[in-house]
Amino acid sequence: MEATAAIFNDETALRDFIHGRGHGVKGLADRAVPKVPQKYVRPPHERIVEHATRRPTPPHLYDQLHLPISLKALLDGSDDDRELVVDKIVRAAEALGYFQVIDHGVPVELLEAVKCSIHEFFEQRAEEKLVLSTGKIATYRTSYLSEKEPVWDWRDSLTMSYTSDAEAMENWPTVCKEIMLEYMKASSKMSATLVEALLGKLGGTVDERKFEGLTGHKVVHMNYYPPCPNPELTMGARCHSDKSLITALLQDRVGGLSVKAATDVYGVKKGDWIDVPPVEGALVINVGDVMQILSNGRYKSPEHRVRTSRNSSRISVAVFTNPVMSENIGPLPQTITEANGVACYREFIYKDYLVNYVTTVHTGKRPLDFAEIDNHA
Ligand SMILES: O=C(O)CCC(=O)C(=O)O
Ligand SMILES: [Fe+2]
Repeated sequence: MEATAAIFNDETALRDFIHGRGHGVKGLADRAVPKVPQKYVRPPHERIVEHATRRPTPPHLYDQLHLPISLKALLDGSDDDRELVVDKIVRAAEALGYFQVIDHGVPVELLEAVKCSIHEFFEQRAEEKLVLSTGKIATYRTSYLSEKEPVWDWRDSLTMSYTSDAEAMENWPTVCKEIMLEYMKASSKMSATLVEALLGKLGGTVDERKFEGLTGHKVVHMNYYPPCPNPELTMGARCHSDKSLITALLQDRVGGLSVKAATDVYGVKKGDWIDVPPVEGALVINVGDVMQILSNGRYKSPEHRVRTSRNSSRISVAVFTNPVMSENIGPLPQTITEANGVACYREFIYKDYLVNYVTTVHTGKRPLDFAEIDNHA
């Protein structure tokens, strides 16, 4: 326990322990610290207040909010029920921008293997993770923009960018690369089908080249949230929205993710936080910022956050379907026509959005401000 006191009282020592030596917040939790260092304490207005905006889902709303949508008809492509499924997805994307899916085409055994693989990665020795802290293709970090953030998230993560099998095999960590690659590929058909269904309902057409540009960059992002002695003071993942078209998230049974209602919907008030319950075998789908922009605001990219748990560690993995860097993004022409010529977002190159996103400390929707047009000015 050489330096526990120093780690606790001195930010430089804490930074060195967490980031410099690769221990991450897991290293802190492994030392069974009785309380979190000050660097993890959120200001009162950012804490998760159990009794205020966060309400358990009333039983009569459970189905509307959380009942997983079966994608069987959509993926098999033969059933007359396809349209019914598309309608459900579109309604969910318009309402909360969050829904859960089953019959998604990814075998349950693979989902289990993925969860084991995530544990295996984070349970390695600090030195093995540390080498990835400067990685460009696979990057290990703790919190998100730790250099800039006044308060850190209680989470370690590994982000793996995919451009080719060869590059992934060379750069992704040995303990998890094969399973993660298999999972990314197994979930790709589902993600592409969901994007196609959502774009299809916006009217007009997106040709093959444009579709490839919009969906051509996959990023796999694994999260590890260790048990936390002060869940009431901390955040596992701060409030943010994803920079993707859509995100497919696999979570374990612990729970802790919640999404914020962007409007009054299904008996939930705008601004309320809705817990996303773990559903065995299901994947959580979030609409991302790019989809909100393409749809000119019709689909919602929900702000979401993760609380910490006193007793359990929690893992999750997000597969982001992102545009390629050079892609031109803006509301699709037909969505502007539908809105009587009013565009809510300007056009931009995705890379510029990304640079803004990864250099700005996340506080809710700020990355979206980058593209927003103030039509009331
Ligand atoms: O861990 C979760 O449930 C959500 C993680 C998340 O929002 C993200 O990785 O973007
Ligand atoms: Fe997210």
